[in-house]
Amino acid sequence: MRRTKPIILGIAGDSGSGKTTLARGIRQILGNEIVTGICIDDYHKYSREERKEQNLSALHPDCNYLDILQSHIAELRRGKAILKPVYDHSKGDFSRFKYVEPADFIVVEGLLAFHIKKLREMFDVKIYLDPEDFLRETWKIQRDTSERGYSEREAKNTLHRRAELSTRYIRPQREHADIVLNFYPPPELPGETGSRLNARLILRPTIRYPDFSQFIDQDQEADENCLSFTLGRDSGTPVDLLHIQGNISQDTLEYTSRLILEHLSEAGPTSLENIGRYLEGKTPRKSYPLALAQLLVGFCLHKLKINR
Ligand SMILES: Nc1ncnc2c1ncn2[C@@H]1O[C@H](COP(=O)(O)OP(=O)(O)OP(=O)(O)O)[C@@H](O)[C@H]1O
Ligand SMILES: O=C(CO)[C@H](O)[C@H](O)COP(=O)(O)O
Repeated sequence: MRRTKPIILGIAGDSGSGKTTLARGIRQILGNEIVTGICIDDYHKYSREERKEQNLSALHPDCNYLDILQSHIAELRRGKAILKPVYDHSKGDFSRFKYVEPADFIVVEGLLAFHIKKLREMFDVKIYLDPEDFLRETWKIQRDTSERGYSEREAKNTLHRRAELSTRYIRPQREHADIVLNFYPPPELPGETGSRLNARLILRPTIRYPDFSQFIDQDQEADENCLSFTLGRDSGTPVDLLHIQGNISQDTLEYTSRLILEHLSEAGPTSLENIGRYLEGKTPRKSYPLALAQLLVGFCLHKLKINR
């Protein structure tokens, strides 16, 4: 049994919004061996077949064992191991339970991560993924057809069928987030869906952030910088907006990564291979803005840990 409390990150957002992709890079930045990852899809109540037969959707809270998830996260927080269910998307059914041990960091990601108050309250940092709708739809269709055995028509129908539940249960969770991460195409590339997307982190004043401004190169003009800060409002609340440019060069990313990674050296990553990695269908690609967003979140979690 562990004695020190872990730092727990919660990531919520609609299907295909990039939760698993974001979490994968963050885990690698912190060091996979000191992070326990939990995907909430594992807590579905029904197999794909059962949901189809009974006309149910995985998006509905009643179709997920959120109470068991909450007690599992509480156990991990207390330093105890859990026996976690496993949902296998490649077959749409459950596999053997998995013995999962606590670690310094716990990353919990899924459709309904912020739905239950008691679960929300356990997260030290809450991120809501909010890419532009057309990006999420493109990403979901690509992913469902290449990895989950759906036809394009089925994937499109699912998006259509789920719209109402998404409005009712998924989107309201945005309000509970500390950080909202939004990917969007730059004005000069309106059809962009991949590596050259801009990213914006809305930083709500609900947690203490480390000083991100130290990674902004003061010698550069604002529009040449890969990172910049502005003040803004989100649902009427004053917020800091951290902008990441989609056209970051490899040199700039490497320079900024080094600055950030110097802080993480103790727990430092063994390899940066998965940072900024995503799939376009089955093809592996790298997004520098995604990498930078992952590094900034990793830095934030690391600071919370050492200042605890
Ligand atoms: N920032 C990004 N840029 C480009 N593609 C991305 C980005 N983030 C995710 N993707 C791609 O979008 C698809 C969906 O991403 P991912 O599986 O991470 O979403 P998710 O929110 O975990 O979905 P689900 O809840 O349905 O499991 C994947 O193919 C992934 O590679
Ligand atoms: O919205 C989803 C989150 O990934 C999935 O549709 C849900 O998990 C069910 O999985 P599958 O469609 O593979 O049966």
